[in-house]
Amino acid sequence: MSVTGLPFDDIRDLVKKLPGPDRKAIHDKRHREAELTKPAGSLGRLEEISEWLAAWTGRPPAVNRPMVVVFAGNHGVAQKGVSAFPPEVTAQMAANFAAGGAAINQICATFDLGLKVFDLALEVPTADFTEGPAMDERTCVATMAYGMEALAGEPDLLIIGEMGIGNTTVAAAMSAALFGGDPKTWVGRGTGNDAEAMARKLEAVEKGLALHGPHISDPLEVLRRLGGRELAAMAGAILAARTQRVPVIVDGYVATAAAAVLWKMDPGALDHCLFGHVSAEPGHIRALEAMGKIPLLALGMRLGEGTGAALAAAIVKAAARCHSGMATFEQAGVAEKAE
Ligand SMILES: Cc1cc2ncn([C@H]3O[C@H](COP(=O)(O)O)[C@@H](O)[C@H]3O)c2cc1C
Ligand SMILES: O=C(O)c1cccnc1
Repeated sequence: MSVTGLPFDDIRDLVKKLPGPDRKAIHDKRHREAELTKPAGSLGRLEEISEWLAAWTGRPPAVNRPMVVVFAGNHGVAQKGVSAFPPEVTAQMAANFAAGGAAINQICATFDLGLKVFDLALEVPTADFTEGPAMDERTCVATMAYGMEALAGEPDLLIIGEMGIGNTTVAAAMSAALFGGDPKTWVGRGTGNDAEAMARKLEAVEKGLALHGPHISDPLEVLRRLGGRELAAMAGAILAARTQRVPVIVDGYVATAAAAVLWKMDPGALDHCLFGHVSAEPGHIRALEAMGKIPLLALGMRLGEGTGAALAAAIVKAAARCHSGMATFEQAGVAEKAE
């Protein structure tokens, strides 16, 4: 299949053929869980997480090759003064990731997570969505296909993050288009906007929705018209992970907006995804609630880069380790619950 020749219909086909959970792996996991040296259910959500790992890998819960992927893209709408920082920061931060100086580098080092950064044509921002579609169909699908390269290193847990000045404006426009409601409720301060930048941000979102409104009942059109390269790549990576049986941890507001495109196409399309944290960006909890997703952590973070998801990966690793490493009652000679 030619990567650049993929049309949206090929993406729709992939979404129609998503694999489901592995029932045998779930059954085996529950059987062992009952024998581990702890009261039933006492590891709470960790037990759900290890079951989720089994369901979506088809194997006993394990995390041996966790990988954070950060997709970086630039946005035409950044020229409208919607961010507190200039667009050059995207490339400068990509260099900072490579040099090991960003927050995500420290979290990856702390928890022994691999990190791969994908720069997506940073010198060619997508078109300003207040004036026309951000991307043509070919670019959008080719970028989704490129995002699928996140699986190339054969991770067994994929942690999805992004970098792109202006992309909380993009996330706000996409979330408003996908979930509806007052655009104002989807717009937050991003990197720390003042009142004037907030007004420009809301205006951009409203303008984008008015311009593209007649075409955005199709979620892939939302991605193409209001999205951006790193959002298309994240959606592609999440989709490829499902078909390749790799569980995913989604980061904050921006990564969630990309994931929501797939959810809107099929509400089961994100069942292999865990939402690592709830961002302080106010639209994030609204998006999660709209999809019925319960985030793992709430640390007041609003950075992106995959940082919230990478912290959650530490908990996922611990959940897998408890399941695989704990002794059974029999092995440890611990008396079981009285009948
Ligand atoms: C130094 C710096 C490092 C970052 N790391 C992630 N972001 C985050 O902020 C940006 C989105 O916010 P907005 O829509 O307001 O531009 C994205 O690049 C996101 O990943 C950063 C932003 C800055 C300034
Ligand atoms: O939650 C996020 O994804 C986020 C919030 C602020 C800035 N960048 C990203």
